[in-house]
Parts: sequence; C-alpha cells; structure tokens
Amino acid sequence: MSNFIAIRRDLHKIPEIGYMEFKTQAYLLNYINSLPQERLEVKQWETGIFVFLKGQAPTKTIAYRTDIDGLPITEQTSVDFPSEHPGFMHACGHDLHMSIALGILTDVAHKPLDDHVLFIFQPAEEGPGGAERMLASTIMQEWMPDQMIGLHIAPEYKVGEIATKPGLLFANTSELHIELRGKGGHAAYPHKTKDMIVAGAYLITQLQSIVSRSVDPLDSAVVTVGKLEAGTIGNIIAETARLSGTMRTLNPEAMETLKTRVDAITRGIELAFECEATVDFKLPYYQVFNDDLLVTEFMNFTSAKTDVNVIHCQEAMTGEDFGYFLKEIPGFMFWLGVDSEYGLHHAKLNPREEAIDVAIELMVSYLRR
Ligand SMILES: CC(=O)N[C@@H](CCC[C@H](N)C(=O)O)C(=O)O
Repeated sequence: MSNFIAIRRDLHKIPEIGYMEFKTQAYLLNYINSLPQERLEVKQWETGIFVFLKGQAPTKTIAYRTDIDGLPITEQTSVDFPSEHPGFMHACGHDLHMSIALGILTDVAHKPLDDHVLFIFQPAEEGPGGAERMLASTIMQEWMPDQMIGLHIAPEYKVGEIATKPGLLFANTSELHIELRGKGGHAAYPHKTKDMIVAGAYLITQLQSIVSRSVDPLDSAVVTVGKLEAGTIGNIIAETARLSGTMRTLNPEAMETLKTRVDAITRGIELAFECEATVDFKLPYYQVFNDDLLVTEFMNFTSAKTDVNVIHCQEAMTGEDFGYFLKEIPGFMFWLGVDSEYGLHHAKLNPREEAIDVAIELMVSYLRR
C-alpha cells in the first residue's frame, strides 16, 4: 500500500465539519513538519494551513488547494478503516484530496521546483465556506499566487480518467433556509391551530414548480430541500417547520429568479396558512470558471500521457468555493475518476484508492513539465 493511501485511511477515520477540523489540522501539521524544512514556510489559518515552498529560480507562484472538511453523514461502508467520529464521514472525498496534496507537497519538498508553490489546506468547503475568507487573509495577500489548481474526486469516472473543460465547470449556489411559525395544539382540534407540517408540505411541493415553470428551459437550475424539521410527537400539531436546502444555477441571473420565486411562494404560504415565515438565502458560492488557456494546456499535457485518459465533460450542478479563488486568480479545477458505485454525499461512497497515486503522479509531472 502506498504511503498516501495509508494517510488517506488515517484521515478518513477523523472527519470533522467546517472550522472544527482540529484533529485533521494537527495530523496535517505533524506530517508537514516531518518534511525537509529548508524551503518551507508554514502558517496556520483558523483550522486550515498555508504552506509556502520557495522555488529555486522563481518566476511565479503556483497554488494547489485541497479542502479538508467532512460531512454530517453516518458512514455505511464496509471498509476496515471507518470513521471514528459517529455521525460524520468523509463522504465527499476530501480525505483523498488531502492525501493527494500531501503527496505532491512531499515530492516538491524533496526536489524543489524553479517556481514557488503555495499549498492551501482549506477548511469548511461544505459550508460555511473557507475559500473566500482565506483569499482575503493577510497570509494569502502576502503569498498571492499567479495560478490556482484544484481537483475533486468523481465517482462516475474510472481510475485513470480525469474530466474537465474550459470555462464554466461548477454551478453558482446559494443555501436556502425557511422557517414557518404558526399555532400548535392538540391533534384532535386542528381547527384551533395553524399546522406548520401541512404548510411546510405545501411549500415544498410548490417550490418544485420554480425550476419547471419559472426558469428558462434552456438554462439549468436546481432547488433541493435536503432537510425538514417539524413536530415533536404524533398527537401534537406542529408550531414550527424549518426547511434547509440549496439552489443551483449555471447562469448567475437565474439565481435571482430562484430567489424571487422562493420569496413569492413563501409569502403565498404565509397567507394561505395564516402563519409567519422567514426566508434566509445564505452562503452563496461563486461558480467555478476554468481559465481557457491554462485548462486547455493542462488537458493537452495530460492527453499526451499514456496512463491518463482526459474527458471533456459538461458543467455540473455541484458547488465549490474554489470558485472564489478562480474569480481572482487564473487556474482550473478538474474531476479525478475514483470509480465508486455510490456517489458524492452518500454514506456508502467508497472511492478506489489507486486514484491517489494517479493524481499525485499527474500533478507532479504537470508542475515539473
Ligand atoms: C463538491 C460539493 O459537493 N460541494 C458542495 C458545496 C456545498 C455548497 C453549499 N453549502 C450549499 O449546499 O449550497 C455541494 O453541495 O455541491
């Protein structure tokens, strides 16, 4: 087993959510401190880390970013290194992302490049977002890179495949939080109450009409309610209902349509069910937009390799706060095939670990080209 597969397994056992990645940060720092230190400068930022590796004859700084947080999901895989944190799992592949980053860092720490390389270990990609804040940090301002690179595992592609494209790769996103408040009471006296479970159910059903009836059919959009909390027991009418979800669009203007329609439909529910509602659109993520020239050069470079197959993919409705880095710094993101039967954010996600060495070798050869 490669050292970086072992590292991935260690990290897989300790998933932590955004800005709580204390054990993860300690593990990463411990490893980074074991590398040759002559050219390294390491700075902690919240639960994240910046590692600056001085080049030998630098003309620019290239940044490589990995996210480090896990998700609140109870793991259901049968791997023999499962999550040791009940209710939490690396179900989006950030354990692989981190081991790949450490693999690249290890190589260049032993054999420095001409250019500087900045490694960014970023917290809270799944929320509330770390990229925008890291970008604004004084550390990043001091070490501002000229180019950014990031990857994300892709369960639908085979090991040895990568996929990307020039221009738009990932969607614009916004979280959606709605709270409905009515008058609870005894289940036998519904006429004396305002039942927020019924109101919430109507609301969720009506939200489904936004994509089908308010968004231009030639655009793409998603409105997903992923969490609904309401009620306490079967014979009490619920006083509150809380919905949380996410909205996605490929076109930034379509996001404004979604917000306007969510607001309008919620106001309609307030009237119809005689309740009060608050709508909160939180934590927008800017789209991931690849630099045409850089990503095309990377795709051509990779195509010339015999061991990696490059797929020109379509845009995805996933969100990534890596988009904030690419808004300011030219660069690109790509999908790394890991061939898992279960997808991202699934409790049975089980990426094939051979992809780790594929990615390290690809990135090291790209950086040394
Ligand atoms: C790659 C990936 O799965 N990213 C997450 C990002 C979450 C963004 C935000 N918290 C939201 O849910 O809107 C995704 O769900 O796409």
